[in-house]
Amino acid sequence: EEVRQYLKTPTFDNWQWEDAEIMVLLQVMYTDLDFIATFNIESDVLQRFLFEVYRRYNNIPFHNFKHCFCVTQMMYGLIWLTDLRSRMDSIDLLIMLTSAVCHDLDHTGYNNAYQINARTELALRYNDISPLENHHCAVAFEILEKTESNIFRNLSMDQYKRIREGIIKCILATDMTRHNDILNKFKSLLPAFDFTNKDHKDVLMMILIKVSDISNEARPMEVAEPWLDCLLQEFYNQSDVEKLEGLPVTPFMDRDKVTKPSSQTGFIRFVLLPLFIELANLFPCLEVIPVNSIQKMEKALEREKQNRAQSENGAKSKETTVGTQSTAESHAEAGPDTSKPDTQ
Ligand SMILES: Nc1nc2c(ncn2[C@@H]2O[C@@H]3COP(=O)(O)O[C@H]3[C@H]2O)c(=O)[nH]1
Ligand SMILES: [Zn+2]
Repeated sequence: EEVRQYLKTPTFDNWQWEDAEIMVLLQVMYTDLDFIATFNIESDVLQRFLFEVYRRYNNIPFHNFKHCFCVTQMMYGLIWLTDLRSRMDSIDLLIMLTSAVCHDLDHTGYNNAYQINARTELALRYNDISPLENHHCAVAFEILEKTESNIFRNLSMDQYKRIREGIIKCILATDMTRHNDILNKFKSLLPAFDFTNKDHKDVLMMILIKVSDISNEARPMEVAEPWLDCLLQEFYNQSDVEKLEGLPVTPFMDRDKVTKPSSQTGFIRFVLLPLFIELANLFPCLEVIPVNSIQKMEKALEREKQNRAQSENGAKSKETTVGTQSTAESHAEAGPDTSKPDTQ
């Protein structure tokens, strides 16, 4: 019972749990949101589904099954924290939770820029248009196509159609090249946000999965820190391969340019905080926990950065600043960069 309550909070620590336990925690989320009862999901089908999901996350530093869990758990926490159950249909909540579960399926550890530059199978298949996100989503529906792992198998055709449309929208929204577009759309709706308007709800659902996806830094420091190491490990690995293969090197992944604090402060300031702040405009209760802890984290990182800059020579600290800027811009795709896919 204690864990059940703790699971509803954004301070939950994923590092304490084995994958088998995480699978049980995911089942608890489906149960406690009443999805099992409302949508008549059989427990063996849910288990099969989660096992297939588990199998199709790769053993890579960051975009692995534990990341899937963290994103899902943050989504779950946000649903409780903002009392979303009183404002949205349970089918919308089912879409959001399941999208989070599936949102990085079969991620290979190399981002879209790499897929496109290296002309991988995925880039060819999806014509350079969000190759990864399209793939994550396609794998999700591959799993759901099998009766034994189709948690939606007892729903009507219409309900299934609505869920499929919703999941596709949510997963495709996690492509960071669309970050500014989605955030601006949300901002424009905020003054007259209407929970009964489907278009408004769609944008909110996209924002919620995006927030959950990049929310590591909204967690307590001891939970967030190791995630940053995992992310940088994956980034460095990609840039090493890019160098080896003679491909353009993604600047915010270059181990010669990026350090832990430089990567983080830019990301928090220009990507994470603005997103959280807009969401907190709609749900003022969010100001208390996540926004505060992000600000705390940012201050700590800023201090660390300054310490480093002081102890290193001037040239090195200049390099760090460059890293900060490029991180924020690349992640948020802030500039009018038309070379990046920006569709759907
Ligand atoms: N620097 C930094 N980038 C992050 C962090 N969390 C998520 N991201 C980036 O945001 C992206 C979200 O989509 P992806 O999972 O493709 O890849 C993720 C990372 O590139 C973080 O804590 N720090
Ligand atoms: Zn993700």
